Amino acid sequence: YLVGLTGGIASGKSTVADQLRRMGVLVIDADSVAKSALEPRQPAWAQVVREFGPGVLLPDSDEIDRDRLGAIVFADAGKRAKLNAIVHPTVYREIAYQLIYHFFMLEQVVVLELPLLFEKSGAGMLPWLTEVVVVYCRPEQQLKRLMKRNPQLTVEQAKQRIAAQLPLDSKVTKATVVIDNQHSEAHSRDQAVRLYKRLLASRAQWISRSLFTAGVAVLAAVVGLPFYLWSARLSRSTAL
Ligand SMILES: CC(C)(COP(=O)(O)OP(=O)(O)OC[C@H]1O[C@@H](n2cnc3c(N)ncnc32)[C@H](O)[C@@H]1O)[C@@H](O)C(=O)NCCC(=O)NCCS
Ligand SMILES: Nc1ncnc2c1ncn2[C@@H]1O[C@H](COP(=O)(O)OP(=O)(O)OP(=O)(O)O)[C@@H](O)[C@H]1O
Repeated sequence: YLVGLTGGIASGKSTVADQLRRMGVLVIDADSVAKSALEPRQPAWAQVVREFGPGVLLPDSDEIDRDRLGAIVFADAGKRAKLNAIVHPTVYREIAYQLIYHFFMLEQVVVLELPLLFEKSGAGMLPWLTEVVVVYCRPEQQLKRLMKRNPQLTVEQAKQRIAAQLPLDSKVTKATVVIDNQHSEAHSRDQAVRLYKRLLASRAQWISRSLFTAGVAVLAAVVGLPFYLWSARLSRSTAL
């Protein structure tokens, strides 16, 4: 079971992801994968420094100045496309490796927290998802929460970050589950608990279907094998 968890910037994806993690759900976070890809001397890091110049590094450090790079790319769609073209292939390859690993480890529910699930770069994941969860809050709340979490942003910059994604209202229309995060975090946690129960129920159904299929296969073998041996002997004796 692969569940996509998305929303708009600062709509509350990570808050809900943490609530699910605390219930024991395995969550892969695309933002963290993207962060690792930009660690010093990673191939994507080297490409970013080449593309945007050493001015995107923190003073006296090899670390990327994320605020500075963010200010550049969220103000300019062309530059953002260049950063995406560098980082996204690595991110989606790493996510694919992690998903394959968890598939072979027989992990039955994996949540993929992916901000850009409905945008061009993430849409390739959609056919693989059993559920698409969108975390929603109103646009004015989104702006307020974003500015509170990232106080270094001006209103203009915060609006640019929001505008870099599809509007949250349009994402909601494509969801199979909406988590309404307009109220308290506790209110959202209740919905996360309901989602968790829904996923467990689906998992139980998946397990019972597998057991049923295995049972039918064993029964077919038990009934079919003697019949096959009997008919094989019969055809041999007829040939003689
Ligand atoms: C520009 C960067 C350095 C800014 O870093 P910063 O620490 O300020 O933000 P952070 O990475 O925590 O992202 C916060 C949120 O911004 C939004 N966001 C990030 N990158 C993008 C993007 N390319 N396009 C639209 N929205 C984006 C997402 O909602 C994300 O959850 C960073 O966001 C980045 O490397 N972005 C490119 C990789 C990417 O697309 N990541 C998103 C998931 S694949
Ligand atoms: N129900 C809520 N009430 C008040 N504040 C909230 C609520 N839910 C989340 N927040 C706050 O809003 C901010 C954004 O939340 P969060 O980081 O979960 O969003 P996100 O969708 O993961 O953002 P991003 O796209 O930037 O990764 C955080 O500071 C968080 O503490």
